[in-house]
Amino acid sequence: MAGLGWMRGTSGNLSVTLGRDPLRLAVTASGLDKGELSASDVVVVDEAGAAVPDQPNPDQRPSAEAGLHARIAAVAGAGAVVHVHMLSAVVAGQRWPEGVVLRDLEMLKGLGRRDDDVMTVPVVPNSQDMRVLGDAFEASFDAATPAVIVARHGLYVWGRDLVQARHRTECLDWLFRFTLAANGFQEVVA
Ligand SMILES: CSC[C@@H](O)[C@@H](O)C(=O)COP(=O)(O)O
Ligand SMILES: [Zn+2]
Repeated sequence: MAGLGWMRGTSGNLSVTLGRDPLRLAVTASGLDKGELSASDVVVVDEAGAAVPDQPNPDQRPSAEAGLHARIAAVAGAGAVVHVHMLSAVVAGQRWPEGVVLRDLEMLKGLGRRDDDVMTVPVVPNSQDMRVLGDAFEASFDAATPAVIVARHGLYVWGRDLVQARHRTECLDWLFRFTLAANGFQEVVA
């Protein structure tokens, strides 16, 4: 995903759900180049996204967005969450702030939909407060839509595991790019 330009600079973050009772996630450490992660660049967090005691690497801080990962894991039952700064998602969210409508495309099957379905990816306002962002996500949540766009920021996608979350992220990029191009925003897909 870094190689596709979706994690430029130190942007983006990833998590895997380790347990649900109590909720525990392995989340990427903050401020790192996500294209150069090693096995020690992971922090275990609780349901609020706070690091739990006795970390293997106590110098690492969890992702600034760990609280939203935990909220998505709790509400959506996600096994893994991917956050990327994907240009097509952010431009689509800017163009359609009420939600990005994806319809009648074979690639929708990559998100567990039928090719003739209509899927609206919600757009929520950006916030630096993960509780505010989490509340906005939860208000927009639809169990059949495993993604949310954070306006002028990026995209969150989830799945049963990281591979499914990545596949869904790849399909969404194609769907956003197609939808933008079909509506005259050719430059985004150039
Ligand atoms: C280019 S900085 C972007 C960050 O502010 C944030 O949005 C992000 O995606 C990465 O934060 P991180 O704390 O490294 O997980
Ligand atoms: Zn981000």
